[in-house]
This record gives sequence, structure tokens and C-alpha cells, in this order.
Amino acid sequence: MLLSGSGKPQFGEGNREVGEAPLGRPVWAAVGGSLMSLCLPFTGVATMKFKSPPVNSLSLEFLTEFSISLEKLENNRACRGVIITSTLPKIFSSGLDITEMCGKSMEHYTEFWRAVQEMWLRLYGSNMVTVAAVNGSSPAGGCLVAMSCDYRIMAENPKFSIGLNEAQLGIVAPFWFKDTFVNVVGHRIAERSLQLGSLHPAPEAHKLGLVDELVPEEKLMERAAAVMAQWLALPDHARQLTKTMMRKAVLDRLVAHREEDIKNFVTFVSKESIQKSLRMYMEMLKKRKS
Ligand SMILES: CCCCC/C=C\C/C=C\CCC/C=C/C(=O)SCCNC(=O)CCNC(=O)[C@H](O)C(C)(C)COP(=O)(O)OP(=O)(O)OC[C@H]1O[C@@H](n2cnc3c(N)ncnc32)[C@H](O)[C@@H]1OP(=O)(O)O
Repeated sequence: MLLSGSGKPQFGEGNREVGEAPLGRPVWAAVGGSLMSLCLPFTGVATMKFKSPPVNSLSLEFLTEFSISLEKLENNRACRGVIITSTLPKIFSSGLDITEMCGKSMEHYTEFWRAVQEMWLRLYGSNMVTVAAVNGSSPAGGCLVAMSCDYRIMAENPKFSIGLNEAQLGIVAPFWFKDTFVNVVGHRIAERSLQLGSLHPAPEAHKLGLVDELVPEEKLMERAAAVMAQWLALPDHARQLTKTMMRKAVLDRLVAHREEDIKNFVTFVSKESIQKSLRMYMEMLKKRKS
């Protein structure tokens, strides 16, 4: 992430190419940030590829770049849809960066949580058609990203899993993660899956409706492009108004309670018992590796 003199992040500054389409509309031929690459060809469908090794954790920096990228695409009249995927093998996103929630100040937790909210408000509320091409595991915040898209296609590898596993970390998915989940899979499946902190292997995720379809990994992007074309065949205004109608209540709920939600997160995550759970979880991840 590059920062301007004013301290405001400037996405992709320096390697952004701005072109003019034949019809005179401005088009980004290619835009590269440090944590994700973004390409908008003349078809009007952008591809956003996460590239933050080792596991595409959603750090404050990543979330900021993500929100800025979405805003830029949203404001670009030439862009009608975005396919979101990962450049990393086996990982779509490992969810929120746990180190951002461990041993930091209240101010940091506040800034971090606001960035998580911002990313979700932009993605879930996007006017564009959003398709997640889930080419690897996608726990917690990674699952939220996928669920916030209009359509999810997952590589059919049973080693890849997806779900809101917060309970396994000793933390609680906030109400808007839960609302998004309920809107995708329904109340009963969400209730059971959330309480158990389940990570569903791809075939099970498909059975539950958490992902819309499974395809062989090598066909993922081809299928995502075909789905996108199908969704874009409809007039934008009708699709956008319908999307707003379906998602508005859930979006409005966070907007109305945004500061309270930040306060709850900061209070919750600052508790010594929660810090201990998060530290133990990180240690478990490291031990599992060795
Ligand atoms: C009623 C009151 C309610 C109040 C509620 C208020 C607020 C709510 C409060 C909190 C809400 C928080 C919501 C949280 C959402 C999240 O997203 S939490 C993150 C959840 N993510 C995970 O559990 C994934 C953990 N990671 C893995 O399972 C695996 O790493 C993997 C993604 C499957 C990849 O496996 P593999 O390829 O084998 O890689 P490694 O495990 O070896 O990992 C490589 C290194 O990356 C580190 N790492 C992995 N995930 C994360 C992460 N999410 N954050 C930070 N770092 C991560 C891992 O430790 C390795 O590091 P080293 O190389 O060992 O240094």
C-alpha cells in the first residue's frame, strides 16, 4: 500500500495505467496494488486477485487496499462486474489477520474493525455483479468475503474448506457476519454451523448452499466468466434495484449500529480471556505446522 503525503492511501499509484476505450470512456487497462492485482479489460469485468502470502490474511493494510479497489471499480462506469479470486495455491483467504487482534492498543482495534466493516459494506452493498472464484480454503473472514458476493464457485477439492469457524477460536461472529450467513444458507444451517464453528469441505459446503457450484480447479475462472456473462445479460438497473431490495435491511442494520459494533468488538477483543484464546489458537497453528 502506498501512502500519499496527506496520509491517505493511494491505491496502485505508480503502476496504474489509465486508457481511453474506443467510445471515449476511461478504462483501467491494468492496476496493481501490493496485496492484490486488479485488471479491468474492455469487457467491463474486472478480476481481483488476492496476493498476500502466505495465506491472504485480511490485515488492516489488506482491508484498506481492498476497500479502495472496490471503490475505484464502483466509480468506474466501464466496470459492471468483478471476479474475486486468489493467486495463492490452496488458499482463497485465511480470514481476518489474527495478529491485528492480538496485543494491540484500543485505537488499533478500533481502526482495524472500522476497516473490516468498510470492506463488507462496500462488497455486500456493491452495485456491480460480484462472483467469488474460491480456489482454496476460506475460513471466517475469508468466508465472509465469498458470502458477500452474488455468486460463489468453489474448486471441487475436498481438502478446501469454508465456513465461519469463529467459535473454534473462542470468539464470536458479529451480527452482520451472521446476517450474511443466514441470507446465504438459511437460519437452521447457520445456527448449527455457527455454534459449532464448522469449516465445511467443498462438497459439504455445496450441499448446504454455502457455495453455489463446484467445478474442477482448472475450470474455475472459465466458469466464473460464464456466470458473470449470464448475470450481466440483464439490464443493470433492474438487477441493482433487486439486489438492493434483498440486502438493504442487513446493510442498514450495521450502518445504524456501526459505532456500537466497534465498541463491542474493542471491549470483547481486549478481554484477557479472549487475548489468551487468540494466542493459543496462533500457537496451535504454528505447532500443527511443525
Ligand atoms: C455477545 C458479544 C458479542 C461480541 C462480538 C463482538 C465482536 C466480535 C469479536 C470478534 C470477531 C472476530 C471475527 C474474526 C474473524 C476471522 O476471520 S478470525 C481468523 C480465522 N481464521 C482461521 O481460523 C484460519 C487459520 N489458518 C488456517 O487454518 C491455516 O493457516 C490455513 C488458512 C488453512 C492455511 O494452512 P497452511 O497452508 O497449512 O498454512 P499455515 O497454517 O502453515 O499458515 C501459514 C502462516 O500463516 C499464519 N496464519 C494463518 N492464518 C492466519 C490468520 N488468520 N491470521 C494471521 N496469521 C495467520 C500461520 O500462523 C503461519 O504463520 P507462521 O508461518 O507459522 O509464522
